[in-house]
Amino acid sequence: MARPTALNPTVDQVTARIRERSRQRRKLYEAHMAAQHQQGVHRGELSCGNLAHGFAGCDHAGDKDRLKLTNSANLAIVSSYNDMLSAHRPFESYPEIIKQAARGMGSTAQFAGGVPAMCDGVTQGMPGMELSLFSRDVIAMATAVALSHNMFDAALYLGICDKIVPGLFIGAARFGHLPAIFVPGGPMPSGLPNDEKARVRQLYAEGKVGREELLEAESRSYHSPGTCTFYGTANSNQLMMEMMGLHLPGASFVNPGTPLREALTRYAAEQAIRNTEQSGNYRPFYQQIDERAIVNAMVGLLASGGSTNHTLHLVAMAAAAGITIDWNDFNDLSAVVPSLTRIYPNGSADVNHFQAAGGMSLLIRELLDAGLLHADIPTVFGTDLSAYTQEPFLEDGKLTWREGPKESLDADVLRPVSHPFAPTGGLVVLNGNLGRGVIKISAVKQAHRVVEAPVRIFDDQNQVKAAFESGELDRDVVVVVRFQGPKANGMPELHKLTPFLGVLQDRGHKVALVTDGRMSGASGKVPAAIHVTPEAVDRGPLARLRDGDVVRLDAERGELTALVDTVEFANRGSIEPNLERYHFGMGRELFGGFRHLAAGAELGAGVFGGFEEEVLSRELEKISQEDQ
Ligand SMILES: O=C(O)[C@H](O)[C@@H](O)[C@H](O)[C@H](O)COP(=O)(O)O
Ligand code: SF4
Repeated sequence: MARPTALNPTVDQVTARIRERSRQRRKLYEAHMAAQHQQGVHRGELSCGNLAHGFAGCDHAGDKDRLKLTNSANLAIVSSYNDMLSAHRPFESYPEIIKQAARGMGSTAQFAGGVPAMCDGVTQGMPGMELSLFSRDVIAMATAVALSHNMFDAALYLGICDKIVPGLFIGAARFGHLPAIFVPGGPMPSGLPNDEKARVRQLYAEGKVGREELLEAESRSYHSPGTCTFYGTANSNQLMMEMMGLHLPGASFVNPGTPLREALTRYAAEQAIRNTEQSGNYRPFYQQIDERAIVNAMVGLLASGGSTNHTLHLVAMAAAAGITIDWNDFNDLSAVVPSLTRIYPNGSADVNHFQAAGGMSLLIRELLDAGLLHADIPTVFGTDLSAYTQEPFLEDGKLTWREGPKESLDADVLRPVSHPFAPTGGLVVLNGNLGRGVIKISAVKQAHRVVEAPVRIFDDQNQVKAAFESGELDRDVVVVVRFQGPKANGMPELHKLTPFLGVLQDRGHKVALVTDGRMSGASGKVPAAIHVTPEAVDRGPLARLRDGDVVRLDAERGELTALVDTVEFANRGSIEPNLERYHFGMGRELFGGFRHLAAGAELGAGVFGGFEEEVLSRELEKISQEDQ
């Protein structure tokens, strides 16, 4: 792992190289968005028939009259509400709040469309999890379907969890001519502490407690509407949106069902209208989000020990906005961005504790003051990011903002740059003869960051439980679960393995996981080399491993190595298992096209390709011919 030395590129240098690397595709992206803006909102161009359809369903007389006008703004609501995700449950009431707020501004809002949302907690360890990663791109497509009515002057995106915000972001980027505000719902109040929940799970894995006790602990941990309180992918999404200026300041972690939360939702609708062209302060997504915002999101993720899933999602999100980032960017930023928070699984606190300790306003203040964030980015708030050292509050029932705390209220949860938990960030990129992968070190104790042991190979995560229960894994072991990449079976999270591997670690064994699959943002203490690419089904080196080979995972040096004779390893054939069991049932037969199209992990594992890449190659071809 790169160390914070003078040799490491600074945040500005990484930003500059991303800008240079992206120059051509970003230019094309901006041209595409400007052209979409020129075509204008259909409301002005729709033939009467189209327009009539566009508001036929509108049962509010005033709205119908305003929709005929193009000088009043019409907001699109794109929502991921459903009853399956506790985090998205609060969104049920938001559209009406937004519509009323729009009317109050002499404008309108229409529910443009819903997007699907999967709860990874419900599908964890089940076949449904194999649709999870692909659901990100389904959500992006569903966002496009909603906005393709082209009746809108701005859009509000209602989403929180894992693949939902990334999918909405990709959709928003492709409709980048529209001003966008992301509207969060906030975390549920704290319940059973996350580390106590994890302890009961390990007891259950060892057969020391029964299902009743396990369900009691889980139900006390996840107990009401709102986002789960661990710092997984969902809460990493919130932090990143705020770091990019796509949330209102301090909107991320205000609890649902509170007057402040409702006031923030209302204000988001009003602010979206203020950001439209009609308001004279046109602030479209594509002029707001460039490499600086993307780097801000990376810095925030690294400083907070955020979800490893974003080494996939952020790559796909950036690509949708014409920006190319890679894992070396994460690795170099991680070398110069200190770890400033300890939120489960990186500690025992949860996001409510983080909020109470100073929350986003203090984290952003610390990173801005240290020159680790780009302050000069346009935000949905109408300011640059420096305004995000403020926090929202109600004064006589009216929403306003004030400067947040300048000192942490709990140094066990949130610290200043001058006294970080660690001098580097929470992620490390791994290289070696098994390919490239990532590991979240912020959740792994120092003593467990280097593991060298014989491998025990599985082609299916459910085989690990049986091996654990037979006692076969009760030793130093590197558990390899392969054929879990996007082309194999949709790249599921293998978080269900955590209790078993955690028990082995607690028994004093050296244990690690190596997989071309994913882990949850909530996965923690066991060192896991994940997203290994090229994936096994693509004849990646994992397919040439054999039981008993010794593998060394060294998170300190950023290495993942099979200690096998080079020539022998190169001459081995690749295992080619029958993966059909993954391709039918629970709708997986509908995603064969996605498995076929999926890019590699370091390219974001998406199915859309490089967006402008195709046009870019033709353009570059034309340029080179003209030069000849
Ligand atoms: O990336 C993530 O953060 C996870 O996908 C998370 O959203 C998922 O729901 C976890 O599985 C929940 O954690 P538990 O399974 O430990 O409850
Ligand atoms: S954080 Fe995970 S478990 Fe909680 S609601 Fe979101 S997807 Fe479901």
